[in-house]
Amino acid sequence: MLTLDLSDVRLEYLAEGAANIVYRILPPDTDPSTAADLQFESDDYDSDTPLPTEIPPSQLDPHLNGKLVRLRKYLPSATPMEESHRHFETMIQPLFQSENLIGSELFRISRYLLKDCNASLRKMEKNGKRPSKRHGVYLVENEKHGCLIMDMSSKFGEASTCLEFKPKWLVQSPSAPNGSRRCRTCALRAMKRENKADPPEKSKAGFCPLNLVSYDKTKIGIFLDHIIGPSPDRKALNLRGRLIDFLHKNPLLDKIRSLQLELDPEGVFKADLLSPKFLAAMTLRDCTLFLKVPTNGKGAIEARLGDLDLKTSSGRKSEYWRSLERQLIDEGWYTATERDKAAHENLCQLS
Ligand SMILES: O=P(O)(O)O[C@@H]1[C@@H](OP(=O)(O)O)[C@H](OP(=O)(O)O)[C@H](O)[C@H](OP(=O)(O)O)[C@H]1OP(=O)(O)O
Ligand SMILES: Nc1ncnc2c1ncn2[C@@H]1O[C@H](COP(=O)(O)OP(=O)(O)OP(=O)(O)O)[C@@H](O)[C@H]1O
Repeated sequence: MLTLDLSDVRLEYLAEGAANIVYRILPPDTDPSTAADLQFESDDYDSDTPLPTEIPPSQLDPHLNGKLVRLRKYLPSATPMEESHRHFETMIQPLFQSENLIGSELFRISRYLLKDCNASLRKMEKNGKRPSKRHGVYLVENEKHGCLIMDMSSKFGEASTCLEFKPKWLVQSPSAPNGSRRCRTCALRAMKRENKADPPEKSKAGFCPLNLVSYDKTKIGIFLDHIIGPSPDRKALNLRGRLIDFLHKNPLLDKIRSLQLELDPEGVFKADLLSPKFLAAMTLRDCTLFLKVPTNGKGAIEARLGDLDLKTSSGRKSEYWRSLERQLIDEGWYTATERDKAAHENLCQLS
């Protein structure tokens, strides 16, 4: 296992999901006292001596280049990083080609660094820099490990665009009723939207994952418009066109769809919710696809899956999955009969 010395780097918050926080790795700050102590004055320089502001920051260990740090939050359903990583290596990695996965390495992390990150999160909450829906949940301070993951974000000056989305349920839930007019993802979204108090949120349309695996370029285009928005200029149109061609031909999404079906053919009421197969299906229903598209119009698009975390039945997850499915069925969200009259809005590819 990698023993990373993170005492000599800074972590900069990049983004977070429900269960993890992702950080950029920066070189250590140049000590401001050094410049002050030396009392540099520009007149003292000859033309070959760089000014302090022009001195490049100290370099990162080459092993950290192009990597991010991913750390686990404290949640009842979250598993220790080491266990989650072992599950990734044994259950998930063998299912895909390595070029389609976000590489991930485990490293030992100090409690001191975790405490430091938590203090920064609290500060970010005060100054409005942390999304409000994530407030109040922090990193597990007695976690022994973090993960070093491949950075898929576009960096300044890099000629590529990065997109990410969760493909979610690429095949209908096996326990959805006959005559369903919404897939599992669209049914859950319709239900969540109805329960939201905020009107703008209500009007937000979402994507139907079945469009993504429809082999129909027009439907893939509809899907993409939800992810990248309408294409206002030629450059964006070109990107849209390239992505449609790529997604239309790419076998990765088809692979995820087949695995979701194969690993959970019976659905939450009949499956053994503790079985590794069912839990792997739930992992594949919640992973993220990252796409890196070179903006020069040439070069291959990179497609990698991330957030392939071990799902467990702890933290009352089994109850959550079953009761959610029961609610989607009983309240008519699958059949679009949730109101007195059949709803004709927010339907999906199924209807
Ligand atoms: O229940 P779903 O399908 O809404 O998925 C949950 C996700 O919601 P989403 O619809 O993707 O916005 C949810 O994502 P967000 O909180 O919306 O970022 C989590 O990924 C959750 O998994 P976990 O509790 O972190 O293990 C996900 O829960 P699981 O069902 O995968 O356990
Ligand atoms: N390899 C990566 N490269 C670039 N950005 C990343 C990478 N992995 C994660 N991110 C960013 O960090 C965010 C949160 O990461 P991640 O999906 O791992 O969190 P999570 O808590 O596991 O998500 P979920 O809410 O699905 O449980 C992502 O949505 C993405 O914006």
